[in-house]
Amino acid sequence: MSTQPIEPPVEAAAPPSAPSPSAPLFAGQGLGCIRGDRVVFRGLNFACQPGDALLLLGRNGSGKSSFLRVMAALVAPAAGHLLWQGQPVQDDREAHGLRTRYLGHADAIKPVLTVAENVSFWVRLWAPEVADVEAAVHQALELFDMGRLADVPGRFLSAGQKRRVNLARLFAAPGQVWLLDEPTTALDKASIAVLEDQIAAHRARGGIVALSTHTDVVLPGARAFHMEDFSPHREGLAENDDDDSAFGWTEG
Ligand SMILES: Nc1ncnc2c1ncn2[C@@H]1O[C@H](COP(=O)(O)OP(=O)(O)OP(=O)(O)O)[C@@H](O)[C@H]1O
Repeated sequence: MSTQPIEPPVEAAAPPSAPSPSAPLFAGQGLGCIRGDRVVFRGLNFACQPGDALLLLGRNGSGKSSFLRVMAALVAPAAGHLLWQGQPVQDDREAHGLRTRYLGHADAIKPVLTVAENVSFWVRLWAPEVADVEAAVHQALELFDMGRLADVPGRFLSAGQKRRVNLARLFAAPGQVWLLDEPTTALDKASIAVLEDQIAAHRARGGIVALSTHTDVVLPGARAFHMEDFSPHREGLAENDDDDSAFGWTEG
């Protein structure tokens, strides 16, 4: 099967060549995404200023993770532009990597490292400017009541404990944009409340968060994205979900 690029919509005009003071801090214009040989979403626009939150909703496979990975510049958009202060993110992907904190589905916990060593690894990778790594790790673990397990190897953690260690990375290695893929999975209610409080504090400091979820998360004033709204399936594939010809694909 051959694939063709998605035509950028009209609003995805070429980005300006110099930073624009009036531009949103972080934006996507006319974003389209292909995974494998399928269009997952297209025509997706977002604009974030400091303190903003995006809530990504939709059924399994609707594209929430893909959208987060596009925002993290881990997946290149098949159409449209990802912009930081009006400038294409692709012009300086290293800077984007330094400002973003992407937490995927899988907990990035190395089984042979202790809890503290796992978080330290990420602080050194993400935030080399942090001078006292040990203190930052300790403080972050305490937020999730994980300090008492600091010396326990990752392989002994429960699912919820792994998730808490994974999230502790956010607090130990500060970054302006949090991109969180179903962060509440396996968390108990108390831990979800801690996460909600920390997201609120992050936003109050001018941080941005985009979060996918299948459960209720308190995210005041968040802009909700229902991913099905950006799916090509919405435009006539309801009766034959596998008919790629309706996307404009041709069999190779
Ligand atoms: N690496 C990949 N290669 C090919 N197709 C992929 C890949 N990753 C995801 N897809 C496809 O892209 C579509 C969107 O997947 P995605 O993981 O973004 O959905 P999701 O909304 O996050 O789903 P869930 O709620 O199950 O986590 C799915 O049809 C999926 O099969």
